[in-house]
Amino acid sequence: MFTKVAARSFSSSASSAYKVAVLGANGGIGQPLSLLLKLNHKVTDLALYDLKGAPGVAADVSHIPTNSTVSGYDPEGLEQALTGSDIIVIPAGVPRKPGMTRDDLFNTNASIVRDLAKAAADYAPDAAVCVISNPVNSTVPIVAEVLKSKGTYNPKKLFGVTTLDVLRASRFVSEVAGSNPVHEKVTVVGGHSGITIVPLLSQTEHKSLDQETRDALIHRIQFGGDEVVQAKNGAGSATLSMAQAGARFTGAVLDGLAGERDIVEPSFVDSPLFKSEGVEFFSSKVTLGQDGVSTVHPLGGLSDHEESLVKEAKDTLIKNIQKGVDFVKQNP
Ligand SMILES: NC(=O)C1=CN([C@@H]2O[C@H](COP(=O)(O)OP(=O)(O)OC[C@H]3O[C@@H](n4cnc5c(N)ncnc54)[C@H](O)[C@@H]3O)[C@@H](O)[C@H]2O)C=CC1
Ligand SMILES: O=C([O-])CC(=O)C(=O)O
Repeated sequence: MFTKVAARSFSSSASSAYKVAVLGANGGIGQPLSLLLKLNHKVTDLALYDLKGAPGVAADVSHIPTNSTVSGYDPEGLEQALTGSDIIVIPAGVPRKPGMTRDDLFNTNASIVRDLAKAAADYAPDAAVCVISNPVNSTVPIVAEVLKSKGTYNPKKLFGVTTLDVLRASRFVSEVAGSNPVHEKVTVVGGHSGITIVPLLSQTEHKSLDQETRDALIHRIQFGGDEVVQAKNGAGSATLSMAQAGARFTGAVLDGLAGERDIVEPSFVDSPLFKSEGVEFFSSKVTLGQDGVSTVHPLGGLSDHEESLVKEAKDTLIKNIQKGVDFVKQNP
């Protein structure tokens, strides 16, 4: 643990000084994510928590000369890590090995996320919670159920981080189109695993791809995580690209909290879009504001093919979401 200096005093207004806590900060995602958050000037207080090793990560990134203090916490410091947090980012949990699905991580990660959600409710009940730990389609409902049971659930402040699907979509589309990925904006909706990931190519300039190219591209976006898992060959899953995705999404939530306008990112949230069909959470574009989600955007026009992909995604999501809800009911 490190002595903090009064970081907030450096900032001229409260709306540009924020505490962000990273839970799982010593992991493959946690370390580079902490680095990238240290580079975000809105973050004035960075609290890094892990079962072990977070003080070392904190000491390391704390030497970067940006206007924030960094503190590292072992388990006995969880309360201190969380207290006063504006955003809690959760990449704690085990990653996949080749041959596993994200759902295979459920048995291990469900209880990790449940327990961290309990601590979040106790020590930072107003914080926005960004869940990276897989399976996101189930861990987000787990957090929601825990917060509901604690009376602190704010549906506008719970996010499943699906930004990596958006990054991959930009990159993979650009490889097919021979374009600059920086300018490729693809909305990805649904959830964060396999067929629940639905990129809306019909809303891009690439709506006229031949069917074979289109299907291969969609499949690559849906199963991009597998490419990394296989290439790492037992050493885990995406960490560096995920850190970039997590930093971008956390940055967007911060921008919204700070009152910036037109901050829009897709995220897996408590969504009105398909609730009448039993889908409690769904990823679509959301506008981020001072209180978290300010607008959940509808999907917009879909091709017939995308309609069928969304339908399949919804069927799987209903089961994934229910699994998370049941877990908390059975293992409170
Ligand atoms: N949402 C997304 O797009 C993505 C999600 N992931 C998921 O992120 C999670 C983390 O992945 P990696 O960083 O590669 O794994 P990792 O194993 O490298 O790191 C996980 C970290 O969590 C820590 N941890 C475990 N239990 C904890 C607890 N109770 N409290 C605090 N820290 C705890 C571990 O000590 C470790 O440092 C995995 O579940 C993975 O599937 C990975 C890539 C993309
Ligand atoms: O594939 C995994 O297990 C990790 C992940 O969620 C991703 O890379 O999208």
